[in-house]
Amino acid sequence: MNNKTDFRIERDSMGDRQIANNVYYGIQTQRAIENFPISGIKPLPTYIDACLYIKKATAIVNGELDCIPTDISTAIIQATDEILAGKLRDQFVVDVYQAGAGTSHHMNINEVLANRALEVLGDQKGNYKLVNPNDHVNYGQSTNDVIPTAIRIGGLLALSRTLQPALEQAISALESKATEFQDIVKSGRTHLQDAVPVRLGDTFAAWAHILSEHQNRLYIASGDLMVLGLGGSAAGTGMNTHPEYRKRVVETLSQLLEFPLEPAPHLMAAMQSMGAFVNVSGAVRNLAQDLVKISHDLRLMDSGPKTGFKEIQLPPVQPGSSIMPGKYNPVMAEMTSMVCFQVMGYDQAIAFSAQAGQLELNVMMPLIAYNLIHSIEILGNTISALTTSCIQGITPNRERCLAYAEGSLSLVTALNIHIGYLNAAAVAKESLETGKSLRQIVLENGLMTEAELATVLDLEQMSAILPLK
Ligand SMILES: N[C@@H](CC(=O)O)C(=O)O
Repeated sequence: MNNKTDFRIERDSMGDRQIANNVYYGIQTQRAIENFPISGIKPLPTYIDACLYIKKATAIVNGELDCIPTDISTAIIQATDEILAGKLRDQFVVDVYQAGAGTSHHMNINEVLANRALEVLGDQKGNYKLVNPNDHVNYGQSTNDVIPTAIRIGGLLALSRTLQPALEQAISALESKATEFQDIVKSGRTHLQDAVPVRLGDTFAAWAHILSEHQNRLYIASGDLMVLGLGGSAAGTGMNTHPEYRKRVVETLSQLLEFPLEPAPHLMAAMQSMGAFVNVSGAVRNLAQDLVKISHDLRLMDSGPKTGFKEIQLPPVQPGSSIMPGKYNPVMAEMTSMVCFQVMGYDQAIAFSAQAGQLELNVMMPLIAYNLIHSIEILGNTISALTTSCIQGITPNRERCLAYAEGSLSLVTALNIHIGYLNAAAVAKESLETGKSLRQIVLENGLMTEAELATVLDLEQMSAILPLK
């Protein structure tokens, strides 16, 4: 230590380094900063939270089991609480693309906690004889069991803080639009060609249902994240841990987070397989794919105002063009599609990473951690923004919807069961060629009476969803 200068000297197995006195990270983090000047992307706050909750639980349990002195465990716990409350967040500095398995990020966490714990005990940063990042903060742990656990906890936090509430909000906004638009008939379109009529309200109800199905899929997939391999240490054997540690640490973490966490039945399996993350990422990707469809539908239905469908009006949230005055673009839906494509890309990289494990470990975990948590968060934020800045403010264009429904050639489908498919096709063809209405042609050819047509060509009835009997 050198108190008279701006730096302290820290030592690791590779030698001594000067570390700026004002930083809380230490020599291993310093080396990682220099080794990985890759993206400039720092660890996600949710991922840091996940690591801190794990370190808090391990400090509690290792203190209770007398594996580390009580005053040191108390100081580490205080340090984790302070950082969880928002202090020192700028001290987590290792690039997302870093040492395999995440050892650099993990040591960054261990070092910051050790140095803050030293201060809590009235000592100075860097005096690792008293509180050591490896021997105390990391007692009985390894990157190899901490990081897969941190990805699980980070995933759960991201889901419960961001994506699940956003989905709730979107589903209820879509459901209320479904009720509001229930009496509006519009033309259905299949293959982007005129199809039988539908209700605008049902279009929104279908989207709400699609999202609620994804909500269920996510809920089921997230169950995998509750099973923790913490306690496996370096190779899934639990080496260097107290016999009671594994059970107690998961119980403690479960209490801290209020998630029903459980110890993995097989620690080596929990460390080697990235299956839980592939599963959750797959559910997130699946949601993103349907969200692309919905956002593209919103753009199509809003297209115009003069030369497109304009069946609905998305709320204008900003001027659309830098050159064309008076233009308002469907920017929220456009943004949504882009985020969804990014999520699909992240999922692909998770899939590549997940199959790249070797023997006891999969070292691609830093990429999985970032991609999974970031995917969940950006998709949650997107759904939330789409809901408040777009879905909630959508207004219908009743006249346009009705005009398309009335003009659709596919209304002729309702005649099939009365005059046969071939006759109906001839009526449709003649209508398209001559511009005469379907009704007029049917009457002229004596295919049906006016009274019959009135009941059969009833838009309300045609567009109603048949009840399930
Ligand atoms: N990932 C390291 C272990 C650790 O950082 O704890 C290794 O297996 O070499």
